[in-house]
Amino acid sequence: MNPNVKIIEEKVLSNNWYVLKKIIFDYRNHKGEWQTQAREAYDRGNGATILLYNKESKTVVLTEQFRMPTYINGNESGMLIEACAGLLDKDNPEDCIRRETEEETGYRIGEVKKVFEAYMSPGSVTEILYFFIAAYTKEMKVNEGGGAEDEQENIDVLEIAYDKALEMINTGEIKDGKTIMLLQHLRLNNIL
Ligand SMILES: Nc1nc2c(ncn2[C@@H]2O[C@H](COP(=O)(O)OP(=O)(O)O[C@H]3O[C@H](CO)[C@@H](O)[C@H](O)[C@@H]3O)[C@@H](O)[C@H]2O)c(=O)[nH]1
Ligand SMILES: [Mg+2]
Repeated sequence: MNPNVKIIEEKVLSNNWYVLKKIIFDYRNHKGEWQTQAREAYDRGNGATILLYNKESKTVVLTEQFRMPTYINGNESGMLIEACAGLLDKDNPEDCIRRETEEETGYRIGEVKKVFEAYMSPGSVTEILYFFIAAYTKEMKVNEGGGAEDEQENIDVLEIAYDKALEMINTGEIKDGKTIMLLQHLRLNNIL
């Protein structure tokens, strides 16, 4: 609890797929003065993401899918290359990411390692994202991946040389925050 914050009212502006709220609150600033403020917050739950890597082949597994919000904001094709990720539903982050990895990439992974967690858009979106990495091998491939059919996900699975993926950040071919963070994490920690 923050003694400098008093929530006065929460209005639901939209409750269609996820929930958009307007929150009116009093905030005590550095001078000790109370100010009334309003902020909108979009609650789409929390999520988990994972980067699969192979030390022998020096490759990583990524996904590519159409992302409408990027399409209406400068991404010409709307296609985005991303680390595998999913919303938590009622699962804990580790169970979620195992299920999501199998569904989206087709790999049934062994040990996963949580590396950090982060708010990805703290001025407007409530979501906290849990970040994982895991080693993968060809033998772990149990299906084609592609995402849940009933959710119309249409995900392509990409296996890319790690150095090439890093280069794709520089060229702008990889433009997704969580993916950039995970790719850099592997190099910063001398994992690949
Ligand atoms: N009908 C409908 N479906 C939606 C809507 N918004 C999302 N969906 C569907 O809900 C499903 C969510 O799939 P997940 O794999 O669980 O989540 P994600 O979209 O990949 O999200 C992951 O990445 C995000 C972006 O980095 C993260 O924000 C999120 O936490 C998660 O990790 C997808 O099939 C998506 O199309 C909507 O407004 N309407
Ligand atoms: Mg997903």
